[in-house]
Amino acid sequence: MIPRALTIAGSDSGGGAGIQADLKTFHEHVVFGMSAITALTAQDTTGVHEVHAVPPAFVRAQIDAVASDLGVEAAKTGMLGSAAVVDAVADGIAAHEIAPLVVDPVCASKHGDPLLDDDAIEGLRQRILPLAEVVTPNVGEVAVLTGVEVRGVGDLSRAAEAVLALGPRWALVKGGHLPDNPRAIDLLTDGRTSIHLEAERLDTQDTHGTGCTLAAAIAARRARGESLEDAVHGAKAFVTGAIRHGLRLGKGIGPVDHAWARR
Ligand SMILES: Nc1ncnc2c1ncn2[C@@H]1O[C@H](COP(=O)(O)OP(=O)(O)OP(=O)(O)O)[C@@H](O)[C@H]1O
Ligand SMILES: Cc1ncc(COP(=O)(O)O)c(N)n1
Repeated sequence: MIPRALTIAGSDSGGGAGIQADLKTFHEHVVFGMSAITALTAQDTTGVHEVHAVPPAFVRAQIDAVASDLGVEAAKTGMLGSAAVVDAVADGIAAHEIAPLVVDPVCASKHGDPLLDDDAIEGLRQRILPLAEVVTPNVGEVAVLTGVEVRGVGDLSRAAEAVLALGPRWALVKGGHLPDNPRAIDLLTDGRTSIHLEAERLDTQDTHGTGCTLAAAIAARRARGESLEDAVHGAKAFVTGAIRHGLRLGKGIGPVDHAWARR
């Protein structure tokens, strides 16, 4: 049977991040993609212009529909938006025992537009992170979730420990935004095994959707039966290729190319 993966995230009308990035990434991994949309954004390469909330009960209805009928072999969460949606998603994941779960703790867009209400952070910490097999914060999200400031690669392991204390099995702390580093270095750890994932830091402005793409690729590979470590290595290679072939579209931060391997 074809592997099936679910994304629980916001819609990006610009097609580079959110649900659209996740479904494209699932498709590139030959995984059947399904979605539970948490919010609609009117968004392009220059930023998020408007957000239209989805009622929490309707978010839950989408999860219930796909989980009880089609079946979910792996899932990821992205933009959750509000505290009420965080609760609905946590309830839905627990009710259907959806696992493995990849949590991208999206707080803001690359332009700084908020994608999570301040009063939803506690729910993300207490209700979503403990359900995660792996959580994938960038350094800004680490600071929001744990208070740990990552200023260089040397701070990654302290940051990952603080994330692990919130209950996920694995933490993948992304150092892609660290300034003045010639490598894009991420740290994956479960508290026993620590793996540094390194790639060349690519000099490009077109990085819209990198975090979504990485998390979705991990979920797709888990749905295909890869181990978590293999899934993270493969996903890192996939997102690095997508950044390398970033698309010069729009006037702002262009999208990465999900179809890079086929072009
Ligand atoms: N310029 C770059 N060159 C190479 N790799 C990069 C670059 N920027 C980010 N990455 C890598 O891309 C992956 C996604 O990380 P990033 O930190 O961009 O996620 P994010 O900020 O959460 O993204 P998003 O805002 O889309 O959610 C990581 O593996 C990171 O190391
Ligand atoms: C709906 C949605 N989800 C996630 C992101 C983060 O992605 P990025 O920081 O690359 O813009 C986004 N911009 N929009």
